[in-house]
Amino acid sequence: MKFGVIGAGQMGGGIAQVAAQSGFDVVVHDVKNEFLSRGQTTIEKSLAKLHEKGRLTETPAEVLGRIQFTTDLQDFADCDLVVEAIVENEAVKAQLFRQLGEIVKPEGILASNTSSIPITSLATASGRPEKFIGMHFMNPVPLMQLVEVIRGYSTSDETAQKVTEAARAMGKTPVECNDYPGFVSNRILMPMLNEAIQCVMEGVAEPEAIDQIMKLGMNHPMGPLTLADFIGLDTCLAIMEVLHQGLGDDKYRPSPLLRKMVQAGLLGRKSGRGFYSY
Ligand SMILES: CC(=O)CC(=O)SCCNC(=O)CCNC(=O)[C@H](O)C(C)(C)COP(=O)(O)OP(=O)(O)OC[C@H]1O[C@@H](n2cnc3c(N)ncnc32)[C@H](O)[C@@H]1OP(=O)(O)O
Ligand SMILES: NC(=O)C1=CN([C@@H]2O[C@H](COP(=O)(O)OP(=O)(O)OC[C@H]3O[C@@H](n4cnc5c(N)ncnc54)[C@H](OP(=O)(O)O)[C@@H]3O)[C@@H](O)[C@H]2O)C=CC1
Repeated sequence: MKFGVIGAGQMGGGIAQVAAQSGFDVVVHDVKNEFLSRGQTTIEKSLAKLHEKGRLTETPAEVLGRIQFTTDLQDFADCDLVVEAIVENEAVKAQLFRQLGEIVKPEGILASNTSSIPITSLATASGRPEKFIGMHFMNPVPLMQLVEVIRGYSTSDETAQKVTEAARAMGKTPVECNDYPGFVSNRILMPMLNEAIQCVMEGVAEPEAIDQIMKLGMNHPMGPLTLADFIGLDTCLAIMEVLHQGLGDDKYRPSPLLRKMVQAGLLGRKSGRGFYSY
């Protein structure tokens, strides 16, 4: 199986790593070499950590040896499965899928790791809707069990089956759901994070207290503000916009504080500052 990943950010890097750990030959694309090197460094650190803990059967070098880094989309022509993990923006993703639909061999499957954007509309842009699907990994990919599998309107049974098999081969547990804004994971998770941000804005409690209450009181592994910083506040805002627009209900309105922080460039862990400093 030749496995393609577009985007070498936190999700793309993680997906590429786990695919390579499973023995697939992987090609990863990003728009600039500096983003590819950043992605490679993150993968190297994660592999070293897993190796240290005895959770890797091979050496990190052997796993890395199966990953090719490229800025040329033509390198995806012979991929059997390509997973896109670029910015959470429908127009940008649709444009990429128009290109991939032309480049990747006709029998290749195209998948999006989108958190919320309609799979059916990205499938239309790709020009091969039967061979298109949502393959939604969770962050951090090397540690999280779930892959949410989202069928678009025209996704074929064969495509769903192949992607489910690929997820299992990667050691993940695939769970299927239908194509509604935010699917299941972010329809439920993101309003909770948005509400935590609203609590900060209204002065209900300090961020540390909100996180502690949810960790100690609900046994969540991370508090909601730590998790929002971890996901990326820009991504959280993009998801809330999709929920608000797609479901047409003001209960999904993004918190004005979330919007303001993104405008200020406070994106969480990836920019060095969000609700906390890193
Ligand atoms: C937005 C979307 O569309 C969908 C999403 O993904 S939403 C986000 C979903 N993810 C979550 O909700 C994550 C919630 N957090 C957790 O489950 C846990 O905090 C966690 C699994 C991330 C970490 O586990 P933890 O028990 O808190 O332990 P922690 O000590 O932080 O980390 C465990 C170990 O894994 C290591 N680790 C963390 N990330 C790693 C990675 N990417 N690769 C390898 N090792 C990693 C840590 O370094 C740590 O190692 P040590 O034990 O040597 O210190
Ligand atoms: N963060 C999370 O917890 C999760 C995110 N997701 C989804 O995964 C996707 C990626 O998110 P995440 O990894 O966090 O984001 P990041 O910002 O970490 O990474 C996105 C990467 O894609 C690159 N990119 C942007 N535009 C393009 C383009 N036109 N062509 C190729 N590459 C491009 C970015 O480059 P640049 O640096 O220039 O922007 C960056 O390297 C999003 O759809 C998100 O919703 C899904 C599950 C969890």
